[in-house]
Formats: sequence, structure tokens, C-alpha cells
Amino acid sequence: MTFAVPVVDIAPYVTDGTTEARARTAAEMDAACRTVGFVQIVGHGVAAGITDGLATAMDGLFERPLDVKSRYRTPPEVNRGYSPPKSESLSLSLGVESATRMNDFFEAFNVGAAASWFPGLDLPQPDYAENTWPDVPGFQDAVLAYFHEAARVARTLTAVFADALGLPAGFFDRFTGHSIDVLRMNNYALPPGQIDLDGDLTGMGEHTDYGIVTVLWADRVAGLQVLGGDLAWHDVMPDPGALLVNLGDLTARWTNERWLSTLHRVKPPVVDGRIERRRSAAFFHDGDLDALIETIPTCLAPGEAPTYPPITVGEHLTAKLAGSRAGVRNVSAERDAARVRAAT
Ligand SMILES: O=C(O)CCC(=O)C(=O)O
Ligand SMILES: [Fe+2]
Repeated sequence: MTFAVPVVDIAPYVTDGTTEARARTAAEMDAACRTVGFVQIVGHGVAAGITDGLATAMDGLFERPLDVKSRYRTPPEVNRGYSPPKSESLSLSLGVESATRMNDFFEAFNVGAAASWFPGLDLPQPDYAENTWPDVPGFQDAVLAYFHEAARVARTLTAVFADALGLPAGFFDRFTGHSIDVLRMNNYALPPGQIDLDGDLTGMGEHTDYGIVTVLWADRVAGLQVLGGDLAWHDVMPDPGALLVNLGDLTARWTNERWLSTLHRVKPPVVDGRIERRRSAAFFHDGDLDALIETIPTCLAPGEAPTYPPITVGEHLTAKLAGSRAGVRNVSAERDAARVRAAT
């Protein structure tokens, strides 16, 4: 079976497209979300200068020595700041121990929507934690410029989703007024000599994303793998200028898995004993902490029962992040864990 990540042009939703053009985009999105759960989007309107600025900011931070970066660490329950290599284990968000019992070797820096961005709402900590900004010239401005563009794209996508699912326009807006949005900037590189490259090396362990939708910028360097319907891992790389988009668990719950929250991982190839540096930035659009996510009745066939009980965004994220960031195995993701064990 050939595996491909469909390309969807969302320009009709970014600019004022015709009804026919929007309907075409929505139909293509529905097909991609049903079959793959990963999409490449073009026509998103994010200027190359903004993504270049993000990449430069990431380089400015990640090239600093570990002891400098480590000043920007936060406790595991605060999803902000710097995560050193091997401090997280994404497969534990599914309850799956990695084969080597070694944590993932990526390093990351997280920024997110903070309570102070929503004056008057009195949003709780640590879910809307204030950001820790590193002392890297231009970092904050460049990262925030990309963050706001990625947020615009994520909201545009939920407008496409509403049409694609035959829901009223603006259906998702009441779940996302103060969405827990987080940008995780990832760097897959290991200082030479730090690790045995013959081992079963995991850049980022297998996982599904936790929220509504993820907008992923990535270097055109191999490493990202997506689990297909054939239960085989497939290499995925974005087309030039495209952003990758994947659905998260909350959308799978809403749609009773008519749309897929697809398992993925990062396994960088080792060439001549070295790992090629790869950078990515995942923007997670996770919804409001207190939003209740229940299966959308029109996503159920007559007589079909919802697979998942209702859950709040906060409850779901807490279980997932306890796995990846604090090493507490998540036992409520049995179905995904079984798919990982069955994969070849
Ligand atoms: O690095 C990548 O391409 C994927 C990153 C990812 O899956 C994540 O941060 O959740
Ligand atoms: Fe992911």
C-alpha cells in the first residue's frame, strides 16, 4: 500500500473564497482526516519571513550550553520553558515503556497562552502558566510572531472542520475562547559521544497529540514517522512551504474516531555514526481548560454508542502530561497502546 499525506489548500478560508472553493477544501479535509489524520496544508498565509524568524530564534537558544539552557527549566506540571535531552518520554503518555527504557533524546522549549493574556478571566495556574523567556536577542518577538500566526491557522482549521463535519459555522468557537495553546520547539541533536548510536535510539517516542489540532513546522530532514492504517510506520516530510497538520485526541473523541488522532514518532536516521540535526515546532491547539468534550451526535451512526465518555480538556491533558513530563504511566490509553504494540 502506498502511503501519502494529502495536501489541502486552505486559501479559500484564509482569504474570502467562494462557497464552491470552500466546499472543495472542506471535502478534501474530511477525506484526509478520515483516512490519514495527517494533512499538509498550503495556502495558509504564514509568510516565509515568520518561519525563518522562528528557526533563527530556535538556533539562538539551542546552541547555548546546557547549563545556560537549564536555567529555564520549570517543574514537570508547568508545561513551559526548557526540557533537556532525555527528560521526557512521550510513549508514557500512552502507557507504553520504550524498548530501551531510555527517555527521548530531543530537547525542547515550550511557550504557551498565559493567564495574563486573558485579563478578567482569572484562569488558573499552572494550566495557563506565565512564560519563561530566555536571554536570547530577538527570541521572544520572533517566537510570539510565529505563535500568533500558528494560532490563526489553527482557528482557520477549526472553521474548515466545522464545514467538513456538516456542523454550524463557528461550532468550535465556544470550546476555544481561552484555548490552552502551546508551541513546543524541538531540537533533535545529540552532542557527539554522548550516546551509543547502535542502540534503539528514539528521538521522540510514539504518541498521539492530546488536543484538538496540531500545526507542525519541520525541517525537511527525515525522522518523522506516522502509523498508517496498515500498522506500519511511514516516513513523512513536509513539501516545501507546506505545514503539517494532525488531529489530536479530543477531535477523535468528538467524532467517535470517524476522524483519526494518528500515532506518530520521531526516529532520526543515523548517517556515518551521526544524527543529522532536525528541528520542528509543534503548535498544539488544545481548547479551553473547562470545556467538556462529548461525542458529537451527528458523528454517530444510528444505534452506535460513543466509544469515549465525556471528559474535560483539563482532565485529559493532566493524564497525558503526567505521562510524558513526570513519568507517570497513563493507563487510560489502552487502545492506542495496543496499536503501538501491534505495529511493525
Ligand atoms: O518533530 C516532529 O516532527 C514531531 C513533533 C511532535 O510530534 C510533537 O512535538 O508532538
Ligand atoms: Fe506529536
